[in-house]
Amino acid sequence: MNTEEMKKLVAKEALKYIEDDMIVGLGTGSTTAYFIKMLGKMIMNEELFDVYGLPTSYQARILALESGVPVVSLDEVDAIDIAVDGADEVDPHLNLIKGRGAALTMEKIIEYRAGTFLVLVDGSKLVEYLGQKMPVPIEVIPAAWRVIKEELEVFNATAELRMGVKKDGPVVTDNGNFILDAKFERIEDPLDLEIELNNIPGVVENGIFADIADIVLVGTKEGVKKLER
Ligand SMILES: O=C(CO)[C@H](O)[C@H](O)COP(=O)(O)O
Repeated sequence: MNTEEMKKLVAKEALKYIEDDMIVGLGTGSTTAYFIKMLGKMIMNEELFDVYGLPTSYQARILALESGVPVVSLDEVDAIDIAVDGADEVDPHLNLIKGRGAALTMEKIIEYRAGTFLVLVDGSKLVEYLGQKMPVPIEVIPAAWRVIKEELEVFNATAELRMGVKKDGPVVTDNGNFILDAKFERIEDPLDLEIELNNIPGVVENGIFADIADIVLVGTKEGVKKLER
């Protein structure tokens, strides 16, 4: 089984958590994209009723609308039943690094408030400690990017301003901000670092999601493995 097949497998498994009348936070990225398309099919086939998606990004919103998932915005809902999203790293305590897709701020706003936060990954995302493979994306106010990059040296982190691929200059997030990708040596206390980074003036949000995930579904060659906190 290749990585794409594993992503599809966990996306299919995630559908089992969706019931009629639910508000579902829709994550960003390639794994969640499979989930959104499959959810749309179920809604279109009348296998699910009165399910609304709450997108975490323009990517999720556009895909949901194309796939037949009706969308709502955060200020229209009283509660979020479940949120489904991918991750870039998952440690043994189910702390996460997210934000490769630069959607971390809206993802955290929605996933923090969801009744259940369900994470979908393939086995390559499991790490012994956060920061093992991936930098921590930090969304910053554009005017402050250079000073924050320097201030991150206090944490022994080296940060790079994320540059666009099909765009000249820096990536601009859905909220109009920049992203610094900060490589830390080893993140010993994710919750502490998450709070400390958000205390730097000019930081909007960072990609450490400590103590938020409830369930992680891991796609492996042997099938789906469920990890729970
Ligand atoms: O945090 C994210 C976007 O901001 C994604 O959920 C994360 O990067 C995982 O993406 P993929 O499923 O494509 O590997």
